[in-house]
Amino acid sequence: MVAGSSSLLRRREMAAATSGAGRCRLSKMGSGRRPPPARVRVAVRLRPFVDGTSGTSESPCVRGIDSCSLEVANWRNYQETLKYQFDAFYGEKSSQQDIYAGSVQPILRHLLEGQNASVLAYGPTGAGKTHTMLGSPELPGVIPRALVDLLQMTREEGAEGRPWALSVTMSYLEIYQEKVLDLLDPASGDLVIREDCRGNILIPGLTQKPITSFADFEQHFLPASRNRTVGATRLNQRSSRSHAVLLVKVDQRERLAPFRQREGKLYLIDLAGSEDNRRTGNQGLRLKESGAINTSLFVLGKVVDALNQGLPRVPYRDSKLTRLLQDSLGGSAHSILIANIAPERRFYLDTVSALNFAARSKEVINRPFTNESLQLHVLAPVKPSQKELLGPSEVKQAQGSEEEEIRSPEPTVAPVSASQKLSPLQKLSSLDPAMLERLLSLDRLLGSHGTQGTPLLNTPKRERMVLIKTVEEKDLEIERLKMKQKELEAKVLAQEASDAKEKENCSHTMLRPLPRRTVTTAKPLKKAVVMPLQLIQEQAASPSAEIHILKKKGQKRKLESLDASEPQEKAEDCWELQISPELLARGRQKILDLLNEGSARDLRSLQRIGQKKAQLIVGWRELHGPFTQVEDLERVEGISGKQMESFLKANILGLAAGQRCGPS
Ligand SMILES: Nc1ncnc2c1ncn2[C@@H]1O[C@H](COP(=O)(O)OP(=O)(O)OP(=O)(O)O)[C@@H](O)[C@H]1O
Repeated sequence: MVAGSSSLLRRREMAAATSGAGRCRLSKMGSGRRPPPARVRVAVRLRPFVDGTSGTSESPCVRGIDSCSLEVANWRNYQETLKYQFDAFYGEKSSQQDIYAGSVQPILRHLLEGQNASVLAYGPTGAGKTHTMLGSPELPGVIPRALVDLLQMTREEGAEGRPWALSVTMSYLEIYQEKVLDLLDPASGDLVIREDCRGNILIPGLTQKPITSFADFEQHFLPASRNRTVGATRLNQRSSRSHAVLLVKVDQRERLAPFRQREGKLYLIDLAGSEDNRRTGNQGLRLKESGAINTSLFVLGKVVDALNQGLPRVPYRDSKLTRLLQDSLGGSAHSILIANIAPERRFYLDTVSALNFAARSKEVINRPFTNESLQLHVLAPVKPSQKELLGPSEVKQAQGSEEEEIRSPEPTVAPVSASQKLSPLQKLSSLDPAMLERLLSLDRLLGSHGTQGTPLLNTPKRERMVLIKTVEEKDLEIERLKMKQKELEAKVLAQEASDAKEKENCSHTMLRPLPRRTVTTAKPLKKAVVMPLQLIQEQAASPSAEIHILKKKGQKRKLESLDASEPQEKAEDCWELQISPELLARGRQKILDLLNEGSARDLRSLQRIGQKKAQLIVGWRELHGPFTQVEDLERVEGISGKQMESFLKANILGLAAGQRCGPS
């Protein structure tokens, strides 16, 4: 298992360049140099014999040689063994801390450099992936340890007086039967995976929760973990039936010029186990799940092979798992693969196959780069009205220097809804007892090690503090809204005054009818949706209304009345809708603002926009930047010109007339 010749290496690097890494280079700010390569690091962990799966008298089929190598019996010739060498080998006596400190902790610092990192646990079912990633009550795994350290690092690096302000968010998803499901918002359905122009993989619409402490993290993570799909198989009572992906993003904003911003992503992935269904005894749903798991792991193997052979096409798109890992394998991340293996003889073939996969993976070359850009909002001048809307604490900050005024907001505690105001401890008591016990134990463990900082679980005192902070924030929010309302009322009064003036000067030109093509005339009015029509009628009654319905007689006749001799009375009344261009422009602007600033949920509140379209819009925006005009909607894949027009018609009046539909 040694590295190949230099030409093979060059081909592999070319393959890496044609994946995410090569394109990322273009986005790298301030450097024309190609990012240096970083091989995927591979560690193997051998779990001990576990009770209930095998008698301890059985001799293992795997044996460690040193801290990097191991050997397994050669099934073709029992006189020989197959030897493997990796970046690290952890034997059955190794501790959770050994694995974390030896293989995971060293890559965390890259996140603060604005680079991506990923940790993948791979291996057959029951070999210890979940144990390695999540751990047990007494033995917390990679995820809690990494989160504690990362949050500590970001607190220190982002402290007042340091050059960068840091914030951390988390997302948690699973890939179950080729569906990408948001574990923090299980109702959101199958999400799409996209790639931006820099080769970064992203999932529009995926929930991101801000976290500032481990307590924040566990508040989101624990309930979400219960949403993960697990089931009993013959080999593992709590077998993971999906690939679970925890995504932690570290955002950095420079406090002083040139106001750079960086983003580092950490993927912590607990893959579902490869399964031999002759041994798992899977049937029905379990067999179907197993098929999806094995297929995606098979594609993962093909991706690794393609990268190793320098093939021009790497089949990332052949499964959701590999598409998601595109920027981690042969892409832009510092990656560590932990291959978990079991000592029991009945695992022999799975063990050899996992070791072979691990050996192939260590040849994969990534090109991590710093994901850096300029903060867009600091380029635009700050409007006085925005200043006026600042809450008292923000005003205090703003009294400092100009830099203070435009720096990014420091992470805040996420707003708590009425239902969330229940004690987090009460919520925790309804959790999976094993999970709760894990956290409590981790808490105790860290306490006994004298770890400074926030305890892992909420205490009543902390809970009260969070509530007080939330109430304060709500009060501020109310104050801000009141001020905003006053400002809007003043604007409306000013507008009305100027309208009245204009009306006096030029009463005919103001209500110019719009061409039939763009505005509802008599016939389309019948089809008009209820909301705008109601608004139209209400507004027509008001003297300052900008929408008028004019009743025109004899504009349109019934077919049988076309005879000129027919009396005029038989002609059908025809309604003509006339809307001021200002109102129309206002509606357009509101739609545009919503398209550029609204979340997928905000967009869903628009007429004719369902979940899929909302996600497509958010995805397009993330890929191409803001919409310059409403008609750009046509450029979104899956939205036709006709759909765009009917969307415009359905929403423009409602929004222009003040229907609440803004970003929340
Ligand atoms: N290093 C270890 N020390 C002690 N027990 C372990 C170790 N690794 C795994 N185990 C135990 O082995 C069992 C199976 O482990 P685990 O659930 O982590 O496997 P898995 O690879 O995640 O399986 P699946 O793919 O089916 O989800 C569990 O009871 C776990 O506690």
